[in-house]
Amino acid sequence: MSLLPTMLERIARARIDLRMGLPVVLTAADRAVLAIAVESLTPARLADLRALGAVTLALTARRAATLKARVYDDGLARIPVPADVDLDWIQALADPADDLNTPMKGPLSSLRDGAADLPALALALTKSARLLPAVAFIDLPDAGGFALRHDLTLLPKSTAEPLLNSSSPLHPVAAARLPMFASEVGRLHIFRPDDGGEEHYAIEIGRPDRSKPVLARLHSACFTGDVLGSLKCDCGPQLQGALAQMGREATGVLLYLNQEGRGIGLANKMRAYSLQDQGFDTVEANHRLGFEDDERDFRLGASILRELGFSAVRLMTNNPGKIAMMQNTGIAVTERVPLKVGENAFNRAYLATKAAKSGHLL
Ligand SMILES: Nc1nc2c(ncn2[C@@H]2O[C@H](COP(=O)(O)OP(=O)(O)OP(=O)(O)O)[C@@H](O)[C@H]2O)c(=O)[nH]1
Ligand SMILES: [Zn+2]
Repeated sequence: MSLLPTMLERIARARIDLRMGLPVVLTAADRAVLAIAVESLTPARLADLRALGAVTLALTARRAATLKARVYDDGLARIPVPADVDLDWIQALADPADDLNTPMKGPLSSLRDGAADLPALALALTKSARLLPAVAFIDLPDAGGFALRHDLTLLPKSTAEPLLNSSSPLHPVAAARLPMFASEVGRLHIFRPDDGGEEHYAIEIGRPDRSKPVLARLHSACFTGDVLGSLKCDCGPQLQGALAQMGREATGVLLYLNQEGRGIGLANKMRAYSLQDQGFDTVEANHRLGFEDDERDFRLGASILRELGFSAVRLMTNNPGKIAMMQNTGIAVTERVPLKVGENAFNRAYLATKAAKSGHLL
């Protein structure tokens, strides 16, 4: 018997460490770095890092493009942090909130030499922790001894990276009858992943026949739209519209995936909204923050459908990406059912951007 944490458990721990402002140790065969999320970096921890070595900032290629910093590495830029700058300088590079007030942040000279794989892993971890994707790091000799002495989480890249990139299996945890406005014959199922990540839900309407394509909706969480009735998007009316149609047909399954803000988390979505208040569209705002247009993992939806016994769906969506992902993960999409509801004066431009830039069908 061993109580040592598995790699999956260590990754879950690393996510929490980064959110709490603790550094983590990442290792490759012949190298190691000590990495900390810029979002939760404090002046005291920055001083600790500086006492150990020269600090470098890793930013995604998306954020680097906004800052006009050269990208020599695959998907990211490494920028040396001058010894005389303070935490505000670092955080202003990571967070675009003040970009328009302080447009000249450079010139920034990105590193060309040396490996970028460990900073890339650190950035992937900050994304999965739903933090701003920006990391301060130093090179570390004697990583194993250092991690042990300082009680820090250590992740070897060779085993951690494949797990971070794969979709964790989801297991049913609990289910119960749930009469709803849309249908009195409802059932809510809760699914939990192995990796300490978010739980996701399936709402079954009626008693769908598993041998036939089921009317299905993959809905991504939108606290602002679903709960608050925000008019900035169409999520609330889409959620209610999908349930209503399933109610009318007396059968269907709605997957409620906790991938708020197209997978960037609610805090980052509010950062994106604040950039939208400055005039950027939904895609530009994600890019300025350092994210891709869409950071969701739709493999989760296929995994839940399979777990519930479905293999074919009539998918309610306007997003061709969702259809492609379903097909790739082995769930047949026999029909696309359009879901066009909730357009208003506040979300018209947002919906037009999704059609123009993200390939959404009108
Ligand atoms: N990052 C970001 N996310 C947003 C914004 N507006 C809405 N969202 C999120 O976008 C997601 C919308 O999800 P969906 O309704 O499933 O999807 P969709 O890709 O538009 O596709 P369909 O509705 O199926 O056509 C939710 O997670 C919202 O929280 C925004 O401006 N920025
Ligand atoms: Zn929304």
